[in-house]
Amino acid sequence: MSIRATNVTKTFGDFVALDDVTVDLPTGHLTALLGPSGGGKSTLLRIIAGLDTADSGTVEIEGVEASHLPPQKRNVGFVFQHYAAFKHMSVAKNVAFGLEIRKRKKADIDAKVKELLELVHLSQFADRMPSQLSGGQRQRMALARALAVEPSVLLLDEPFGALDAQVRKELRDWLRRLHDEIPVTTVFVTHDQEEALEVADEIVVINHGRVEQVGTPDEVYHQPANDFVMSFLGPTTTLNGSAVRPHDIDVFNQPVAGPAVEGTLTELKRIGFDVRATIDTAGGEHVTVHLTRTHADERGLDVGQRVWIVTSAERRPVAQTGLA
Ligand SMILES: Nc1ncnc2c1ncn2[C@@H]1O[C@H](COP(=O)(O)OP(=O)(O)OP(=O)(O)O)[C@@H](O)[C@H]1O
Repeated sequence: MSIRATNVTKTFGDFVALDDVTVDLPTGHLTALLGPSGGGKSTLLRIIAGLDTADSGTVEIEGVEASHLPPQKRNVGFVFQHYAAFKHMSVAKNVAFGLEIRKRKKADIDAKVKELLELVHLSQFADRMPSQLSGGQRQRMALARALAVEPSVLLLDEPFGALDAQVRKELRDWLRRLHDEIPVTTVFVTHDQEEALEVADEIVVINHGRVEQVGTPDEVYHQPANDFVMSFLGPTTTLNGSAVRPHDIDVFNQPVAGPAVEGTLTELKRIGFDVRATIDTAGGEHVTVHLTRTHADERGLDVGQRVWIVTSAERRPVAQTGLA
């Protein structure tokens, strides 16, 4: 295991920011720390980085007990939301900085900077000043600078948080590809579910200073450990008193075999290719169902109809028509 935080507790006055947190973040993976604002994600990242100290508990990095090491001895690279570039230095000089203070040979530095700028697709901007870059380009420069000293761990705190949605999405895809190319153990903080689900190999869901679940995107989405994870990771609706994903429910306009719930289709909204149906059940629940347009058309749904709904797990063939 590359990064292991064990029984980490951190308080600010009376406030418990991290409450006995234990996580193992595997070598070579891209791990997201995901959770609502104020949950403790950044505090955990800062403790791993050595920018903050835990009240109790330990941090191990690559098998080395790091709890008392200063940040520069932990062999970690960081990138923050608002990256502080050296404004008076060119992009290439910014990337070279960490190598220069380590007194590497000029030829080695030049070769490394060239390689990194290619990797982050900024070769043509090597001589520009940071102020002449877009926000997304600046964050890529920040990543190149963090990678220059070949850290064993890369820590990213909402690295794309300050960028607009489109650039964010591009950088997210780019980070995934970059990580596939050079699989440095990477931990990034995000409060954006979609970002975590799309980019990460593994997700640590953190809320109120506690780890709610650790798992692959599929696991946390499809097998949430509790109601909090279920509702934080995606849309939910209540059926028979339990939370379910709206796209895990099917709707039929005639009775079906098995444990179906009968109700009335009260609303049918078409949003692009998605169809959102609302069904009022006899038990008084308002169940939301998400279907694709094709699926909804196949089912022949209309507002006002009697319908029968089942969750995917219980889905049975329709009694009369044999539709699955
Ligand atoms: N230096 C500090 N002094 C006092 N309270 C702090 C300090 N740093 C963090 N906190 C508190 O600890 C809690 C956790 O903060 P943290 O930044 O770790 O949350 P987060 O999950 O990263 O949220 P966000 O996404 O908003 O950054 C918050 O309630 C915050 O106000």
